[in-house]
Amino acid sequence: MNKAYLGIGTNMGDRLNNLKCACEILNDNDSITISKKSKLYETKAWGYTEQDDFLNMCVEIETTISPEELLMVCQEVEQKLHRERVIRWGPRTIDVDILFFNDIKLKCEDLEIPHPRIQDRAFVLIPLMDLDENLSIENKSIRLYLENLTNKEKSEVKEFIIA
Ligand SMILES: Nc1ncnc2c1ncn2[C@@H]1O[C@H](COP(=O)(O)OP(=O)(O)OP(=O)(O)O)[C@@H](O)[C@H]1O
Ligand SMILES: Nc1nc2c(c(=O)[nH]1)N=C(CO)CN2
Repeated sequence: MNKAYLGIGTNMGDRLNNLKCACEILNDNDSITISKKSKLYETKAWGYTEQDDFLNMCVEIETTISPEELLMVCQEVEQKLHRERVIRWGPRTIDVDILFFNDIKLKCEDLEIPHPRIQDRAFVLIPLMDLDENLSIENKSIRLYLENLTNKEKSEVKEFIIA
Protein backbone atom coordinates (compact mmCIF):
# COMPACT_ATOMS: atom_id res chain seq x y z
CA MET A 1 0.00 0.00 0.00
CA ASN A 2 1.30 3.46 -0.91
CA LYS A 3 0.84 6.59 1.16
CA ALA A 4 0.53 9.95 -0.56
CA TYR A 5 -0.33 13.53 0.36
CA LEU A 6 -2.46 15.75 -1.84
CA GLY A 7 -3.00 19.51 -1.72
CA ILE A 8 -6.44 20.76 -2.73
CA GLY A 9 -7.37 24.40 -3.44
CA THR A 10 -10.36 26.32 -4.78
CA ASN A 11 -11.30 29.97 -5.23
CA MET A 12 -14.28 29.91 -7.60
CA GLY A 13 -17.95 29.08 -7.03
CA ASP A 14 -19.07 27.26 -3.88
CA ARG A 15 -15.60 26.65 -2.46
CA LEU A 16 -16.73 24.48 0.45
CA ASN A 17 -18.78 22.27 -1.83
CA ASN A 18 -15.87 22.04 -4.29
CA LEU A 19 -13.61 20.66 -1.54
CA LYS A 20 -16.33 18.26 -0.42
CA CYS A 21 -16.90 17.01 -3.99
CA ALA A 22 -13.16 16.59 -4.61
CA CYS A 23 -12.82 14.43 -1.47
CA GLU A 24 -15.89 12.39 -2.45
CA ILE A 25 -14.55 11.76 -5.97
CA LEU A 26 -11.20 10.65 -4.53
CA ASN A 27 -12.82 8.37 -1.95
CA ASP A 28 -15.19 6.89 -4.55
CA ASN A 29 -12.18 5.60 -6.44
CA ASP A 30 -11.72 1.91 -5.46
CA SER A 31 -7.94 2.34 -5.39
CA ILE A 32 -7.91 5.31 -3.00
CA THR A 33 -8.87 5.80 0.63
CA ILE A 34 -8.57 9.16 2.34
CA SER A 35 -6.95 8.29 5.68
CA LYS A 36 -6.66 11.83 7.13
CA LYS A 37 -7.95 15.29 6.33
CA SER A 38 -6.35 18.55 7.46
CA LYS A 39 -8.33 21.47 8.78
CA LEU A 40 -9.61 23.90 6.16
CA TYR A 41 -7.81 27.22 5.62
CA GLU A 42 -8.84 30.45 3.97
CA THR A 43 -5.76 31.77 2.20
CA LYS A 44 -4.69 34.86 0.27
CA ALA A 45 -3.89 34.09 -3.37
CA TRP A 46 -0.24 33.22 -3.87
CA GLY A 47 1.67 33.85 -7.11
CA TYR A 48 -1.00 35.75 -8.99
CA THR A 49 -2.51 37.91 -6.28
CA GLU A 50 -5.32 39.74 -8.15
CA GLN A 51 -7.92 37.06 -7.45
CA ASP A 52 -10.26 35.92 -4.69
CA ASP A 53 -9.15 34.13 -1.55
CA PHE A 54 -8.76 30.36 -1.70
CA LEU A 55 -9.92 27.58 0.55
CA ASN A 56 -7.11 25.04 0.93
CA MET A 57 -6.71 21.69 2.60
CA CYS A 58 -4.45 18.64 2.38
CA VAL A 59 -5.36 14.98 2.59
CA GLU A 60 -3.39 11.84 3.32
CA ILE A 61 -4.40 8.91 1.14
CA GLU A 62 -3.67 5.22 0.96
CA THR A 63 -3.56 3.93 -2.56
CA THR A 64 -2.62 0.92 -4.65
CA ILE A 65 -2.01 2.93 -7.83
CA SER A 66 1.21 4.45 -9.17
CA PRO A 67 2.12 8.18 -9.06
CA GLU A 68 1.35 8.48 -12.79
CA GLU A 69 -2.09 6.90 -12.33
CA LEU A 70 -2.70 9.13 -9.31
CA LEU A 71 -1.93 12.20 -11.43
CA MET A 72 -4.61 11.04 -13.87
CA VAL A 73 -7.10 10.70 -11.00
CA CYS A 74 -6.23 14.24 -9.79
CA GLN A 75 -6.80 15.56 -13.31
CA GLU A 76 -10.10 13.66 -13.49
CA VAL A 77 -11.24 15.43 -10.30
CA GLU A 78 -10.30 18.76 -11.91
CA GLN A 79 -12.24 17.90 -15.09
CA LYS A 80 -15.32 16.76 -13.15
CA LEU A 81 -15.34 20.06 -11.28
CA HIS A 82 -14.93 21.98 -14.55
CA ARG A 83 -11.50 23.38 -13.88
CA GLU A 84 -10.32 25.55 -16.77
CA ARG A 85 -6.70 26.53 -17.37
CA VAL A 86 -6.59 30.21 -18.28
CA ILE A 87 -3.93 32.08 -16.31
CA ARG A 88 -0.93 30.45 -14.62
CA TRP A 89 -1.71 30.33 -10.90
CA GLY A 90 -5.06 31.99 -11.72
CA PRO A 91 -8.62 31.36 -10.41
CA ARG A 92 -9.90 27.79 -10.41
CA THR A 93 -12.82 25.72 -9.16
CA ILE A 94 -10.39 23.07 -7.98
CA ASP A 95 -6.71 22.20 -8.08
CA VAL A 96 -5.41 18.86 -6.85
CA ASP A 97 -1.64 18.49 -6.55
CA ILE A 98 0.41 15.46 -5.55
CA LEU A 99 2.69 16.72 -2.77
CA PHE A 100 4.38 13.50 -1.62
CA PHE A 101 4.16 9.85 -2.69
CA ASN A 102 5.88 7.48 -0.23
CA ASP A 103 9.50 8.66 -0.11
CA ILE A 104 9.96 8.78 -3.85
CA LYS A 105 11.72 11.48 -5.79
CA LEU A 106 10.61 11.74 -9.37
CA LYS A 107 11.01 14.35 -12.07
CA CYS A 108 9.64 13.94 -15.55
CA GLU A 109 7.85 16.18 -18.00
CA ASP A 110 4.38 15.77 -16.48
CA LEU A 111 5.12 14.99 -12.87
CA GLU A 112 7.50 16.08 -10.15
CA ILE A 113 7.38 14.61 -6.64
CA PRO A 114 7.75 16.03 -4.06
CA HIS A 115 5.82 18.90 -5.62
CA PRO A 116 8.50 21.53 -6.36
CA ARG A 117 6.80 24.51 -4.72
CA ILE A 118 5.78 23.06 -1.32
CA GLN A 119 8.60 24.93 0.44
CA ASP A 120 7.35 28.35 -0.69
CA ARG A 121 3.69 27.89 0.12
CA ALA A 122 2.27 28.47 3.59
CA PHE A 123 -1.12 27.37 2.16
CA VAL A 124 0.39 23.90 1.67
CA LEU A 125 2.84 23.68 4.61
CA ILE A 126 0.28 24.66 7.28
CA PRO A 127 -2.37 22.03 6.37
CA LEU A 128 0.38 19.44 5.79
CA MET A 129 1.54 20.03 9.39
CA ASP A 130 -1.96 18.95 10.53
CA LEU A 131 -1.36 15.58 8.85
CA ASP A 132 2.26 14.77 9.69
CA GLU A 133 4.82 17.20 11.11
CA ASN A 134 7.62 14.77 10.27
CA LEU A 135 7.28 15.04 6.51
CA SER A 136 10.49 16.32 4.98
CA ILE A 137 12.09 17.37 1.71
CA GLU A 138 15.82 16.79 1.21
CA ASN A 139 16.10 15.87 4.91
CA LYS A 140 14.64 19.18 6.05
CA SER A 141 11.32 19.02 7.89
CA ILE A 142 8.27 20.90 6.67
CA ARG A 143 8.24 22.64 10.09
CA LEU A 144 11.62 24.24 9.26
CA TYR A 145 10.45 25.29 5.80
CA LEU A 146 7.43 26.91 7.42
CA GLU A 147 9.63 28.71 9.97
CA ASN A 148 11.60 30.16 7.05
CA LEU A 149 8.54 31.86 5.59
CA THR A 150 7.82 35.46 6.62
CA ASN A 151 5.19 36.35 9.23
CA LYS A 152 3.22 38.04 6.44
CA GLU A 153 3.19 34.82 4.40
CA LYS A 154 2.07 32.79 7.41
CA SER A 155 -0.59 35.35 8.38
CA GLU A 156 -2.21 34.92 4.95
CA VAL A 157 -3.35 31.42 5.94
CA LYS A 158 -6.20 31.40 8.46
CA GLU A 159 -8.15 28.45 9.78
CA PHE A 160 -11.61 28.42 8.19
CA ILE A 161 -14.31 27.57 10.68
CA ILE A 162 -17.50 26.19 9.17
CA ALA A 163 -20.43 28.09 10.68
N1 LIG B 1 3.26 16.86 -8.21
C1 LIG B 1 2.41 17.28 -9.15
N2 LIG B 1 1.07 17.29 -8.93
C2 LIG B 1 0.21 17.72 -9.88
N3 LIG B 1 0.58 18.14 -11.11
C3 LIG B 1 1.90 18.13 -11.39
C4 LIG B 1 2.86 17.70 -10.44
N4 LIG B 1 4.10 17.79 -11.00
C5 LIG B 1 3.93 18.24 -12.24
N5 LIG B 1 2.61 18.44 -12.49
C6 LIG B 1 2.13 18.93 -13.78
O1 LIG B 1 1.78 20.28 -13.65
C7 LIG B 1 0.88 20.57 -14.70
C8 LIG B 1 0.19 21.89 -14.45
O2 LIG B 1 -0.60 21.76 -13.32
P1 LIG B 1 -1.54 22.92 -12.89
O3 LIG B 1 -2.15 23.59 -14.07
O4 LIG B 1 -2.48 22.35 -11.84
O5 LIG B 1 -0.50 23.93 -12.22
P2 LIG B 1 -0.85 24.98 -11.15
O6 LIG B 1 -1.63 24.30 -10.07
O7 LIG B 1 -1.46 26.18 -11.80
O8 LIG B 1 0.56 25.42 -10.57
P3 LIG B 1 1.48 24.67 -9.54
O9 LIG B 1 2.04 23.47 -10.27
O10 LIG B 1 2.49 25.69 -9.20
O11 LIG B 1 0.62 24.25 -8.35
C9 LIG B 1 -0.03 19.36 -14.72
O12 LIG B 1 -0.59 19.16 -15.97
C10 LIG B 1 0.90 18.21 -14.31
O13 LIG B 1 1.29 17.45 -15.43
N1 LIG C 1 -3.71 30.71 -1.66
C1 LIG C 1 -3.52 29.97 -2.75
N2 LIG C 1 -2.87 30.50 -3.80
C2 LIG C 1 -2.67 29.73 -4.91
C3 LIG C 1 -3.16 28.41 -4.96
C4 LIG C 1 -3.85 27.89 -3.85
O1 LIG C 1 -4.30 26.73 -3.83
N3 LIG C 1 -4.00 28.70 -2.77
N4 LIG C 1 -2.93 27.65 -6.06
C5 LIG C 1 -2.23 28.12 -7.06
C6 LIG C 1 -1.91 27.25 -8.21
O2 LIG C 1 -1.37 26.09 -7.84
C7 LIG C 1 -1.73 29.50 -7.12
N5 LIG C 1 -2.00 30.25 -5.95
